[in-house]
Amino acid sequence: MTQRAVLLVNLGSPDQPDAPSVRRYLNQFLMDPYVIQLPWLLRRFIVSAFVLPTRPKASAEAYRSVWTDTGSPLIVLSEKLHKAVQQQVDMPVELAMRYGNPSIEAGLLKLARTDEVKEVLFIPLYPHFADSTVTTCIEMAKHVIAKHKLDIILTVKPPFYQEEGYINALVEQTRPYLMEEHDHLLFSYHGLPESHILKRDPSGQHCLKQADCCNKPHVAHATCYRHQVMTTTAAFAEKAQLNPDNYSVAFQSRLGRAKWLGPNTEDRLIELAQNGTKNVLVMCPAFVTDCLETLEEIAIRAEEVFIEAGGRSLKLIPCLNDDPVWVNLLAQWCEAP
Ligand SMILES: C=CC1=C(C)c2cc3[nH]c(cc4nc(cc5[nH]c(cc1n2)c(C)c5CCC(=O)O)C(CCC(=O)O)=C4C)c(C)c3C=C
Ligand SMILES: [Fe+2]
Ligand SMILES: [Fe+2]
Repeated sequence: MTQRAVLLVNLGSPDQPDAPSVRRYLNQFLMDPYVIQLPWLLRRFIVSAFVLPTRPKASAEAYRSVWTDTGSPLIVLSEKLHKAVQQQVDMPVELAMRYGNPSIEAGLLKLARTDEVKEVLFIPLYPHFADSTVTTCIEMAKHVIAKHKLDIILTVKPPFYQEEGYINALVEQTRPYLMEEHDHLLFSYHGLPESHILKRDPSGQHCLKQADCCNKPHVAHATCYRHQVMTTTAAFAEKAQLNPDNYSVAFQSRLGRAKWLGPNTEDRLIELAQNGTKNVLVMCPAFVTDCLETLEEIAIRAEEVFIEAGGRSLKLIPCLNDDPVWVNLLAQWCEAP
């Protein structure tokens, strides 16, 4: 007698690492009003005039450099995670992507067609809140439920950036790498335009108004990506007993001309190399599965930048992927009352 089912949701990838597939994917991704937060006409113009003519070819090449025999790393690793969680729990678990395949619509329809399912626990696989990741996939799920008049209750797992179990999983998974010789640990989080954070500050007076805003308790932190990544970093540093001089935070994957959160990961790596740091470890806790942004942007491109600036080695610490401690935590969430 199944009452609850679970939908794990990640970002998604192109179907193939070629320019036409990447163009379709980027068009769906960047025309999402939660990602490029501009009026439709302006968004359409920017995406069509500045992104789609050149980026698909370059991005397809980047995807090809990390593509596996069974597909995009993000999809393959999410499927492995899905399978591992399904083996631990006695309820249906499906996997969906916000962009590309398998879609949220397909996942919800599959679960809702199982007669006994009354509730879908919707787990966005993002530790930190952002409209461009969390809100957009929840809104898509609500849209699908309304469109098909599905008779299910949607329960959403909130961002888990400071949950003890999540920090514990990160520390356990990272520990063997931290024991290797290194001079610095860089936390590289996916970046966000500052405007996305300012727009969500209900007071309009707190976020990004002073350098240490993220350390002062405030109602805005419920939706402040910067506060949430700083909290993950501080909790990780405390649990892993990091020396404050040996780690720092930066933001990667900047796109376009708007002002994004800083410092930028590549700039920070150059600064570290120029200050004499030789061996750097990089971890990317905004992602729960490895993907283009970790395997290509950090492990290939950022490594080149670091070495060119005088560094000796850059090692990427893998994301949680299907780590057993993380799988157990997800299974606990599935079964929580
Ligand atoms: C305005 C643009 C973007 C925002 C805002 C943004 C936020 C954001 N993205 C992730 C996670 C991922 N992004 C990935 C790829 C990617 N991101 C953008 C743009 C924005 N992201 C683009 C154009 C791309 C495509 C790749 C490229 O052409 O360079 C990925 C990897 C996907 C994969 O297939 O591997 C992830 C994961 C987060 C967590 C986030 C906000 C916090
Ligand atoms: Fe992104
Ligand atoms: Fe803040």
